[in-house]
Amino acid sequence: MHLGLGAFHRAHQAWYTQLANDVAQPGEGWGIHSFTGRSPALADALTAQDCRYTLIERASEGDSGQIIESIVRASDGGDGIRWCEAVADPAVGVLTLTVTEAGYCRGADGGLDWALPAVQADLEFLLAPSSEGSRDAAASAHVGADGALSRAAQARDSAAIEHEAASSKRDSATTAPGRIVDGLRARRAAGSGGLAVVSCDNLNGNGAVTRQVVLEFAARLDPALADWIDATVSFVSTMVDRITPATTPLDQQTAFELTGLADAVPVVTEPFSEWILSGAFPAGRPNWGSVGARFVTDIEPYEQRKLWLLNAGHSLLAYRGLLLGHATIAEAMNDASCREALEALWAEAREIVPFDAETVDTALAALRSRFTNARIEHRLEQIARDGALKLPIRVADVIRRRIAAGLPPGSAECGVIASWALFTDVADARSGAPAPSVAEAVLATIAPDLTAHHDVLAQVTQHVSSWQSALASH
Ligand SMILES: NC(=O)c1ccc[n+]([C@@H]2O[C@H](COP(=O)([O-])OP(=O)(O)OC[C@H]3O[C@@H](n4cnc5c(N)ncnc54)[C@H](O)[C@@H]3O)[C@@H](O)[C@H]2O)c1
Ligand SMILES: O=P(O)(O)OC[C@@H](O)[C@@H](O)[C@H](O)[C@H](O)CO
Repeated sequence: MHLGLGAFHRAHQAWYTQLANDVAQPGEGWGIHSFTGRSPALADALTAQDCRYTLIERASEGDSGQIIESIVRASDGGDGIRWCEAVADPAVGVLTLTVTEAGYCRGADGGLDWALPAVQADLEFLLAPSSEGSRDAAASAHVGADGALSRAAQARDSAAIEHEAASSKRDSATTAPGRIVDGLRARRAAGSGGLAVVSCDNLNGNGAVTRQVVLEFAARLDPALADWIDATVSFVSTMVDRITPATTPLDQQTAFELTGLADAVPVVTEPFSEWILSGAFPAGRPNWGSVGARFVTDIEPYEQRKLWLLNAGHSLLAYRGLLLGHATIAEAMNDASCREALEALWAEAREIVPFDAETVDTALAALRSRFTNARIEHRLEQIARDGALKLPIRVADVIRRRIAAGLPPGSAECGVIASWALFTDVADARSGAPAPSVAEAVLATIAPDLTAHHDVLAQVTQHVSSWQSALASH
């Protein structure tokens, strides 16, 4: 199963599963039941074409197309009954996630943010007796195979609909932690045993993060459920990499030219891909290792390499590039000032990236070529979203590590924080508010612990001031 059916899931996890199926023995392949996160639109569009879609691999030299068939069912994540039936199905061994950084609903301390209204609303919804009743019925109906759907529908017609009418008409939890806990409650009731929850979002320690928010949510709902999850469910950490921009209408035409099949929802991605995983799979998994995925004991160095070189580089190009009037990564890479700032950022990051010089050189050479692939139109606006959640991981962590290693904080890293302040207009930065107070305000948002660090504050102030002068003279 998957939660967060979008472009990346289809270019990465579904593609690896397709490749693994292609080399599996007959009868040993896996199918994915994929759920959207927020809107049913993509599930509907995929269902209308039997869940098959075209993956367009876009190299700088040209495109190639492949039909992907590993997604066998696509559903609306807002269909709580279907969701719980699926999680409770003993045939399901893996639940992958791509729900974005914001989807984990974390607060400043890294744990679940109970101040978020959606988290509170999910708890209230799942505490309602009718919600549990309907989901247990759905789960046992599923295990009983014959007539499963009609029994689930009956349960929904009675308990769940009664609850909906009485409350907010919702049919499911809406947050990822709420949905996962809802599904696991049904799985426990069905006696289906453990499974692996596999986060594929750009967070470090994404397995541990998922585990924490899920257990915190479950403990408030039902401490015995939290104990069961803790003992039974595994939370796998992954480093995922494949640049996958949002698809444009022109890509439909390209898909048709490549395959001869009409596809309303193709996906475009780069040729490069990487998947590193760490953790247990109590209920089995596709043989992703046979097609290039790697399983390691310690994933942290791989996450750091990717987040501090690729993702931090993307954020630098996004904010600097947008402030300078660029629209895509490749356009920003054509701007000498962006290139120079990027190389400075990489020079700072490589001093603490835990790999030997040759490995880092290879990674950086690949990134230069990947970022300059002008045929991949990766919009800076897409990358710029949710900076307050991304920069602490991609940039502030590097500054902290550098300081801990006795190095200066890193001017280029501080420059990314300053450009984000101008981009989002923290503390009226663009109206010319004093640079030191803008620097204090942006650090208080991104990395409160660094506000007291004199060198960091000075560097961010200096960058804010230069941006203010540059933008004023335009
Ligand atoms: N696109 C890439 O290049 C790439 C590469 C590596 C990792 N990722 C990870 O995958 C995530 C999704 O990227 P994408 O390109 O598939 O985006 P997308 O917009 O195509 O799909 C995002 C999916 O996540 C769901 N979603 C969004 N916000 C959510 C929330 N708050 N709670 C639950 N679900 C939510 C959406 O409904 C959708 O199903 C990224 O945020 C990142 O963490 C993306
Ligand atoms: O997906 P996000 O929003 O976390 O970050 C935007 C990009 O930096 C990211 O999607 C990269 O393209 C990706 O991480 C490459 O593997």
